[in-house]
Amino acid sequence: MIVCKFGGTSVANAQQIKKVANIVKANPARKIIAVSAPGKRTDDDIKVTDLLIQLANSVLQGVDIELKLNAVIERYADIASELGLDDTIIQVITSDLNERLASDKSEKAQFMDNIKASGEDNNAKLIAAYFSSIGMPAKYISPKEGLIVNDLPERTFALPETYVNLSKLAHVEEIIVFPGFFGYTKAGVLRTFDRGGSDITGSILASAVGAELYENFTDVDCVFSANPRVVNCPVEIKEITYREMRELSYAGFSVFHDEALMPVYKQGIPVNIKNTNNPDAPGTHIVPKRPAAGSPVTGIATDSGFSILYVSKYLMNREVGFGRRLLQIIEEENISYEHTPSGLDDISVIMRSHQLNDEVEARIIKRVKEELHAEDALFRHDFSMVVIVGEGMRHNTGLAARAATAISNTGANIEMINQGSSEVSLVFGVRSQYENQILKALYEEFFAHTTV
Ligand SMILES: Nc1ncnc2c1ncn2[C@@H]1O[C@H](COP(=O)(O)OP(=O)(O)O)[C@@H](O)[C@H]1O
Ligand SMILES: N[C@@H](CC(=O)OP(=O)(O)O)C(=O)O
Repeated sequence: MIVCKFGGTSVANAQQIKKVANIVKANPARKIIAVSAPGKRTDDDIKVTDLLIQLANSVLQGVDIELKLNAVIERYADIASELGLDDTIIQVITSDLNERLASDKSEKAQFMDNIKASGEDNNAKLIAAYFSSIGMPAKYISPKEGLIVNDLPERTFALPETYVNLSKLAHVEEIIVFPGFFGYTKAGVLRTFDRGGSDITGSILASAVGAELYENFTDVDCVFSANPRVVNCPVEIKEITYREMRELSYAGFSVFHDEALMPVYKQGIPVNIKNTNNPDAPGTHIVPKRPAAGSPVTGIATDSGFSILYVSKYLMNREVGFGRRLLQIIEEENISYEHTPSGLDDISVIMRSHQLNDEVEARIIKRVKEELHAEDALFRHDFSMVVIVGEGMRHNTGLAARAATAISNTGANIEMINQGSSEVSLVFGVRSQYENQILKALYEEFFAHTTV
């Protein structure tokens, strides 16, 4: 049995959904599909999930929602009419949205999740209706059937019973169309995963039914060694290990969600990233192990949106527990951090900027100065992390020097270097304004002479 996930671009309009039907039809082993909400039809289009976020915000602000609600319904109505479906499905979708909009708003995050998740939920109903209409027996199955997630306040993750609950789907006769991106708590509260989280749903399903393969369909032929929107025609990655893929996804390869690897990794289920627009292309295989390739570097990822908390105190290195107490302050603000490079008298804590605001920063600085008696403590913003990843890197000397030289040649200053202890990745912190220039320079250094 194969579990497939079709991303937003694969289900963005009727033409794409017809391709999905053909892909599923082409292999009877494709029995379970997880689908996203309709994504961008063109580069300047708006994803349905983003339309829904705008809609929910308008409701919470008490402003008129008619235009926003119509924009969402029209996306489905256009798809349904082009697929030759009658009005019934649009009535189902409209009343579902109205019901969600009328639901309790006292918990804003819950209301937002409920509206956001309708994108996938209604698209799954529509796609199941379409499959059935063309003689492909299909069944919409709600995550209520067993995708159980944790309660707030942590990030959403599936609880172990999910895998037991959903294992029964292996015996359903029809093709299952399952909405991605969300689950329900034990108390029945809907919670969404992070953005891009339909990849996680597909992986959970693959693991639960013990699939032979998890196919993740997107709009590119494969995972490339660098973001194809920045580097022209980057080298295609044919095979990549779970570990390399996780590092690269976390560091900015938005093609596959980093948290989507854990469920399949645990069971050793191989993953194949494929293109809905070119399903015959072999795609990228994510596997437990792969033979050593020509280049020690498999991919280079970049991501912006980082801030650095810089703290200095004379003789910090002699003070037992300084680092722990600093991180405790960060923890008490419910902030997660990425790196903590340190020197004799100073330490930096690198974190994602979206967790900060003026108030939080002021509170942290005050506590660091008062409780830790730091001489200096300040936040710096607009940093990017550039991450070089490859299983072959640990057998290769001089790689860090080559990377540092390539970065310096762009004129950028390296603010931080961190070599992961697994030696599968090397991280450089730089000012965001240099991010793309640096990616191009590093790509040139490590891949320019690589042939596939
Ligand atoms: N290294 C990479 N390899 C392939 N695609 C990448 C990479 N980095 C970023 N991307 C982008 O990821 C996009 C696919 O992910 P996403 O938009 O989430 O698709 P989907 O709609 O299938 O979920 C591609 O169109 C591409 O622009
Ligand atoms: N629709 C959700 C979940 C998702 O995975 O979407 P996509 O497959 O378009 O990345 C989002 O936009 O975040």
